[in-house]
Amino acid sequence: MNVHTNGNYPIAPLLFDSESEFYVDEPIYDPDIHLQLTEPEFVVLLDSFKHVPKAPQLNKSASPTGQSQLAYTGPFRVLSDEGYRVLHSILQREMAYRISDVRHPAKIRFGAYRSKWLQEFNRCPRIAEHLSRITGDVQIMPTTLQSNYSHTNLGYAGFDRVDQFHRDSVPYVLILLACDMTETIGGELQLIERSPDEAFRLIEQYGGKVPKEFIRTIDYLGTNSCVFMQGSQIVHGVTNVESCKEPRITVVNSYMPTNPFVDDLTRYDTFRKEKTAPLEFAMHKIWRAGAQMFDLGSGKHPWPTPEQVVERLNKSIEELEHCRDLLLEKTTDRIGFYDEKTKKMSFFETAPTAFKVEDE
Ligand SMILES: O=C(O)CCC(=O)C(=O)O
Ligand SMILES: [Fe+2]
Repeated sequence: MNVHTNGNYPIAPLLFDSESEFYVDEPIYDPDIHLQLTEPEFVVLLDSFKHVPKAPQLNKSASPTGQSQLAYTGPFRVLSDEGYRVLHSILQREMAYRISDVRHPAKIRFGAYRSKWLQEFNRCPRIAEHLSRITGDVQIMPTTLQSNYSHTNLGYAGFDRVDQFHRDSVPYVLILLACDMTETIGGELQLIERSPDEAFRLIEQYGGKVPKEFIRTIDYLGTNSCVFMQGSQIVHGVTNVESCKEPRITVVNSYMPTNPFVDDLTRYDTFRKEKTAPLEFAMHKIWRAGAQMFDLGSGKHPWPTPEQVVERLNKSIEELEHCRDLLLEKTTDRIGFYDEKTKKMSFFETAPTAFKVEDE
């Protein structure tokens, strides 16, 4: 029985939170007006971190486990000037919702519980198509974790690292630079072009101060430019802002493969202290198990043996059992991050707290 990718299975529905204020005074998301999709000038492949003008266009994932060949892209654009203007005005409003946690001194999450525009921007099929073409081998769709829609990192001068060294808890991310960094010192997005194990070994060996020769600094083209990366496969972090004219702001939209049979790289542990996590993560696993069963139930594979049918059924059952055990904390999928203050790997043990304005 061939494994089918599943572009047809519907995306999980949007969630609404009665405790969140939902703002209705926003422009309506219009991809004809708000998008201006351009191509990156180069992409970097996971295979030896080779730079190529374009990822080879393959008809299936380059990796047997279903991950893409793509490590990260050069800078390109997703939003038009008008789209950026709308995003920027939403972000101004969202500043009232800044929070902090052990990994980030300042960030904004849950924006898509307050904004229709952010919902549509994250779920826009034109963007997902564009990014899928850039990978050359994997079809992607928005993450099921709505709290991750347009996760926003904020970097203020004099604070700790904007983000500690980590691997992402979602498979793919689109990162958009939503500020002017021309007069900023620091706040660099740094990747370690090594396997994740090797990268964390280097980070521990050097206490977080990894020598330049191992680091690749991502050069955003400027305000409103983006990079797309398989952040689950590459260890990366953002240095502290030493000085700046305006805070560093990056908006991160998350994606996952449409193929529900690919190894699942979406993590529960990172989000488990947030009130949205149990339902969002269950919806994620329900989506995967559902899409897997939909494939078997589609009638496209005559005639599997009983063992083949049971193998497929077991895959969906295991997916749900794993979800149950994660939610009950009988097991964990934690990956953690390197905390430069304590000089060791650290995990999310507490919920985020409100950002203290006097810290700014
Ligand atoms: O802010 C950036 O440049 C990268 C952020 C990041 O790695 C993340 O939010 O996971
Ligand atoms: Fe990241």
